Amino acid sequence: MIEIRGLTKSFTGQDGGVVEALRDVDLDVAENEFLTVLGPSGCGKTTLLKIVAGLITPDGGRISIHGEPVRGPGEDRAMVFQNFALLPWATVLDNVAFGLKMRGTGKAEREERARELIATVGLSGFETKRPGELSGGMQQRVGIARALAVRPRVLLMDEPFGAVDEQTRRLLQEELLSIWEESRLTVVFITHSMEEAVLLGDRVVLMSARPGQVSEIVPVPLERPRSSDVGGLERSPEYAELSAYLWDRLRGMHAEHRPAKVDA
Ligand SMILES: Nc1ncnc2c1ncn2[C@@H]1O[C@H](COP(=O)(O)OP(=O)(O)OP(=O)(O)O)[C@@H](O)[C@H]1O
Repeated sequence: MIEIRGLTKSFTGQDGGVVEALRDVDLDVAENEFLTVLGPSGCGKTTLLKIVAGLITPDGGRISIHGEPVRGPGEDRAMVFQNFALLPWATVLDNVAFGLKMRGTGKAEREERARELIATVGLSGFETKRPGELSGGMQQRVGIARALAVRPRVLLMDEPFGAVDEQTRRLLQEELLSIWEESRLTVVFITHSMEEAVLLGDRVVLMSARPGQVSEIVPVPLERPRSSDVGGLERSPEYAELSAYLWDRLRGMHAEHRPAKVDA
């Protein structure tokens, strides 16, 4: 469904130095797949996701979704950010309905859809609150509802649970799994956590240190559906083995790139 071939991207820093973020990235994402992406800090994960979102133009290579080249943001894709990126002055209802408003959906219809999704993410009763009145976990529920409101086929998530506490993270993981199990969206999910990558993903893409490349794709053999028994999965030997394997690989990458001088 998503086909990425030979993708490259460099940035010019403020000091004029060139940072090669991605080099020759090849990746296929299947329809309805839940793909998790793991890699050392700064290896280009966010850059890759933003290229899929159409927010950044690559220097070279190809990317297509359902055979259509990506030329910019599109209605088929929605993004969830780590820092929630909500409109601070708008209510929960208006934040969730925002994308639909931008697309010209009428007020009654967009509010009905927004209320439905607010209920799906467990926030009924908070429609008139503003983001500043909500906890981090609640704000991210709004972020997820907002992304889902536009009925995307592809949900792009950039470390969405990185800024919430562990218990909230667990609840959000279970909710996301159950939403995905029902809707069968295609999800590309960036994380720093080996455990989260295994718990959620059908496959884990391991990226190498900068310049980011796909180093390995690891299939996750855990059964689905997973939303109802995340705790049980965590006690399974497959989960422990796979998390340990990923850490081993990541630790190797960090060791290879331990800089002689400090590298920002
Ligand atoms: N707009 C930009 N201008 C200059 N350099 C950039 C820009 N965006 C990203 N970079 C650089 O490109 C590299 C890859 O960045 P990116 O944010 O994609 O990595 P990441 O793997 O998502 O990092 P992290 O895991 O720390 O979030 C980094 O070295 C970063 O400093």
